[in-house]
Amino acid sequence: MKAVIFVIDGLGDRPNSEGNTPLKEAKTPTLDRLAKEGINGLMNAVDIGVRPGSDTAHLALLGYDPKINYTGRGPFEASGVGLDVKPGDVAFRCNFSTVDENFTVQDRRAGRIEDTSELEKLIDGIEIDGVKVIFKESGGYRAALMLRGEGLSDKISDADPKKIGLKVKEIKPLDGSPEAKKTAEIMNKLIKMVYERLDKHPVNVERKEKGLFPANIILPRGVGEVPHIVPFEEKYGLRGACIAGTGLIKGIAKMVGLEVIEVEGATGDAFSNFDNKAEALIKAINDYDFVLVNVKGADEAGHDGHYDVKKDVIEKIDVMLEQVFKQVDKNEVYFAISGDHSTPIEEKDHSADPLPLIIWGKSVRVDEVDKFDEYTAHKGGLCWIKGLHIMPILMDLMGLAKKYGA
Ligand SMILES: O=C(O)[C@H](O)COP(=O)(O)O
Repeated sequence: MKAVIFVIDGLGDRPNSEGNTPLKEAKTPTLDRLAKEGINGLMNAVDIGVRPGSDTAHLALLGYDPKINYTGRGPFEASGVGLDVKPGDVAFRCNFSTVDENFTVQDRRAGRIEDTSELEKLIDGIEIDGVKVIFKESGGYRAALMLRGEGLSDKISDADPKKIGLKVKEIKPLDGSPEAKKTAEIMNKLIKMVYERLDKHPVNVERKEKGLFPANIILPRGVGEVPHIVPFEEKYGLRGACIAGTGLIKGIAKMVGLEVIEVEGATGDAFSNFDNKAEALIKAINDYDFVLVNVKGADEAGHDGHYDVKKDVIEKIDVMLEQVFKQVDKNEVYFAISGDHSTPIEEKDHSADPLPLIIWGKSVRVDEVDKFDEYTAHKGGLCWIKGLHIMPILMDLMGLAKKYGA
């Protein structure tokens, strides 16, 4: 038997004034059919009441307790864009963002700029106090940054204030070590230097002329050193693969030892090529024992507060699943279908609202749920579980769980 964890990023929501959510309103005949044929429940990836990042959530969904395995988002982002993260490197997730001359944030995503390849060149390779800056753009406004050199520390704070209208935060050492002091100083110098270079770059001059937000600063966050993670195959005895559009998820996959399958047109936004992803998934189910799939667009729509876009993306994902399930044999594969966290339209950020979860496959105890949404799932046989339970449930269904006791 094989297994797939299918993650609709940012899936869940809170009711609008009419009591609806994008998922509740979306037409999802395939997801509803799978709910009807499967066992259902509610799920919080990390824990009840915990508002997870996609990083900690995906680790938990793969059965890695983030309390043990998570050292920060940075190393996953860096690995996801193909940087070779080595022990001692200190890595960050960065947003290309827009600030005014007082460093007050005007837009955290620089108007969702699409191409930052020219801007990347101005940052990659900078050296400050003998420490090398390695910088690579990721999808859209996203990027990964690594510091490589002697005497660095990840015990420092973030620069990203996480809200527009606030000033870029000064990075501070979080302990009394000389390493943390040095790393914080380097990062503060770097951020100023980057602003000087980016603000007057022709790409940004042109953006300003067109009335678009210039990408004139980077906002580092999620600092961390490389984590020590037991490889997925060693942990479960399964050869696994990952299909995802975004650097973060690819990075998590690489760090746990899942093979990343590159899919043409998989951009991680609402315009991603869902057909290609469906085909890649069908092939991956044949080639591997386990597949992690992340489809990102609903989360982006949630962050932007776009209700209809989120609903549309969910409908597109339903069509994608219809294509996949034409070729899935119930006797061969189990599916766990859910999200990683809710991204409510009203919050424009992640929340701890639980997600609907379906587990579908040959031997599940089918319950009476016949609709996939935030309101119906609790009537199912799984009740309310955590992300860390999903892999053990799948392993048991596949007949691969070790007996606990004699
Ligand atoms: O899309 C992402 O990378 C994150 O989930 C959201 O990050 P942001 O708030 O920095 O856009």
